Amino acid sequence: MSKTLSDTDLTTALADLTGWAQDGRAIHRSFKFADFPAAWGFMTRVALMAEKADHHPDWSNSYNRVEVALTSHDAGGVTERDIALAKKINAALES
Ligand SMILES: C[C@H](O)[C@H](O)[C@H]1CNC2=NC(N)=NC(=O)C2=N1
Repeated sequence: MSKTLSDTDLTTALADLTGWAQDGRAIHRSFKFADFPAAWGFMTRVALMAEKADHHPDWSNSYNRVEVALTSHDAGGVTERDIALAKKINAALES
């Protein structure tokens, strides 16, 4: 289990992560796509990378919108694993 980030480290990490903000013990980003297939395609890519990393988002989908929250359940807050997945998710937007 990795350790939760300090407030300072989290602020520094978020400054580098387009679209993500702290939401309690998680980080959150809203995504909006052209339509449902685009949103679902994005979720499929993220699901595969999450499974590979054994680190999974808390998320929801409504038509062309996807809400994603990342937290490390085992650690009880935001860890480097969440920051790493957020970076990959942002990169998946471009693929
Ligand atoms: C058993 C399994 O490795 C754990 O439940 C993993 C799976 N995915 C996970 N995802 C997230 N976000 N937090 C976890 O603590 C976590 N734990």
